[in-house]
Amino acid sequence: MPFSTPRIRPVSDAEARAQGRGEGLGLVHRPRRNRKTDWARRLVRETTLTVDDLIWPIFIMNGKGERQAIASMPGVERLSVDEAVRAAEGAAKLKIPALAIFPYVDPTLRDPTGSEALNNNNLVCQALRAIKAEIPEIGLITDVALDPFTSHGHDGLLEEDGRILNDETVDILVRQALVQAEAGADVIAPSDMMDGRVGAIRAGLDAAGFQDVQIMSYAAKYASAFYGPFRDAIGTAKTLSGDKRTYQMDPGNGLEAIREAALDVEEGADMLMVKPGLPYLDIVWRLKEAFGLPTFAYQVSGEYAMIEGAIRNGWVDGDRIVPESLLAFKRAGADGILTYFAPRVAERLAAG
Ligand SMILES: NCc1[nH]cc(CCC(=O)O)c1CC(=O)O
Ligand SMILES: [Mg+2]
Repeated sequence: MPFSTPRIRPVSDAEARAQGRGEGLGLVHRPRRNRKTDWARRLVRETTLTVDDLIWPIFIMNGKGERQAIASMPGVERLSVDEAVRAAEGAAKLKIPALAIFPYVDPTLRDPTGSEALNNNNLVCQALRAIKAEIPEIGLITDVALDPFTSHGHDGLLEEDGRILNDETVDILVRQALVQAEAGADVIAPSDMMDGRVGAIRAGLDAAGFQDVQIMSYAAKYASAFYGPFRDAIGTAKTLSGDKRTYQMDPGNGLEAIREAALDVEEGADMLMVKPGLPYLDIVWRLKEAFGLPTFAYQVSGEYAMIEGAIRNGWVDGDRIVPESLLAFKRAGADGILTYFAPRVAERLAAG
């Protein structure tokens, strides 16, 4: 990925005429030449999107043969574990490299400390085992954070005064990561934004013999309104008390993203992630440039809802806008994108 281009010396009209370069503007440089035909455009294209760039986030739920629509994410459904296995099979056929799994936890199982996160037979673990058993070739990424499991919808332990406890939460997150690794997770993706969790999880995984389990750190995760539909999907929209601004990043900050990522790299992150996606492409670029680590971006639920809503209204051309939105991530230096459009795009890419 080149990050600089040589400067082009402009040739003046007078110079060009003096060189006998024809009439009119006498231009030496005509960038349009490289765009004149489809073959020329393909030949000079700097970035491409392939199926290898896609990670598909899926929502899972209890039951059998169940698929449940999510109102704010038209076209996305919660899937019972058996349906998730079929979805994984379809994704593997399309050569999508990996899935990211998010649970809709039965509200009766949620409590203030998110204890269900540590149940080694919870929904996430059931899905991991079922998919691993039938579709071993697809990568499985699991989210480490307590929000699907807590009655208050926060990613960590909530004090009465509204504080989210850091170190106490990290202890639980390490155990959550171990539960997931034991059930077959290939990649642990901490999305909680507690300080020090990457190092603690790495140490915990290594001590338990999971040296080969990767960590994809949500290194720069912003306190964003673009997560709204996701909170509908996992059922925390109504229960979330307050907001997540004391742990997720302030949307005004860019340098802080580099500091956050530097800590995660030092603590042992194998891959970095930026979230949300399109509104934060500057951050993707800066992290890729600063660390050169595999860098991912999450085209989050609100971005999906905006694009899909406009497609469904006939306001934009879905066949073109979706791949264009994903190509933009690649151009910004991303190695891959978590996107709800993954299967749709993979199908189109396969069709050629
Ligand atoms: N830790 C939870 C988590 N993991 C991924 C998302 C958002 C994904 C999306 O919006 O698609 C969130 C939401 C949040 O932090 O509230
Ligand atoms: Mg951090």
